[in-house]
Amino acid sequence: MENKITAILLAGGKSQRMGTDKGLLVLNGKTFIHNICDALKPVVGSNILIVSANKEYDKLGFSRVEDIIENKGPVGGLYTGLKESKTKVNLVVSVDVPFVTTELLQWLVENHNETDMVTQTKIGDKTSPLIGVYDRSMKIVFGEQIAGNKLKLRQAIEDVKHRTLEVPEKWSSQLQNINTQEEYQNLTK
Ligand SMILES: Nc1nc2c(ncn2[C@@H]2O[C@H](COP(=O)(O)OP(=O)(O)OP(=O)(O)O)[C@@H](O)[C@H]2O)c(=O)[nH]1
Repeated sequence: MENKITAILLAGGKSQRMGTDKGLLVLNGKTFIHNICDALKPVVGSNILIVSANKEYDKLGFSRVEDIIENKGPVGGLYTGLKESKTKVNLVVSVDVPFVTTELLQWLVENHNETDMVTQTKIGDKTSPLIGVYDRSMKIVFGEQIAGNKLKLRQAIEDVKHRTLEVPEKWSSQLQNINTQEEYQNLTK
């Protein structure tokens, strides 16, 4: 499996709500990005591609690439990651979900059907397109979106053959996003 999947870890963006780079926040003695890389390793080995301009992330020892086109949000990060990827199947994770586990990521990959362009997750009515599996050919769709300055990821997924997986209740807290100082302070209390 190792050589067949690339993990694309989205770690760029403005982080306006948090005010600092979310990947470098610390939880249980490890940065968010370190926690997520540890969860990814049993699934993809060392084939982790971090999409970010932050050189601090090089210390983790994985590949890092900067957005080809800046300031396009997650669609821009996905476009760069998929352009850089050498595999058809790509496991995408955002850097703001520090509780994600190998178990959930493995389940997600196993439930991806290679005839689908995207498999995303959801809990109740809320979809989480940034915890998903993307076919490399989605780079074409995202390239067109960027060219047209239409940056709505959820809409792009609706327009292609996709699958939405309901995350089992026992794992629902793993999709918790940490986006603000208040959310972060609550974790460390
Ligand atoms: N590479 C890359 N990643 C991005 C970009 N924008 C957002 N992300 C990542 O996508 C995920 C979701 O990002 P958001 O929370 O929507 O945006 P953000 O910039 O992190 O934060 P806000 O400015 O507070 O909205 C996070 O993991 C970000 O690191 C971008 O332009 N490039």
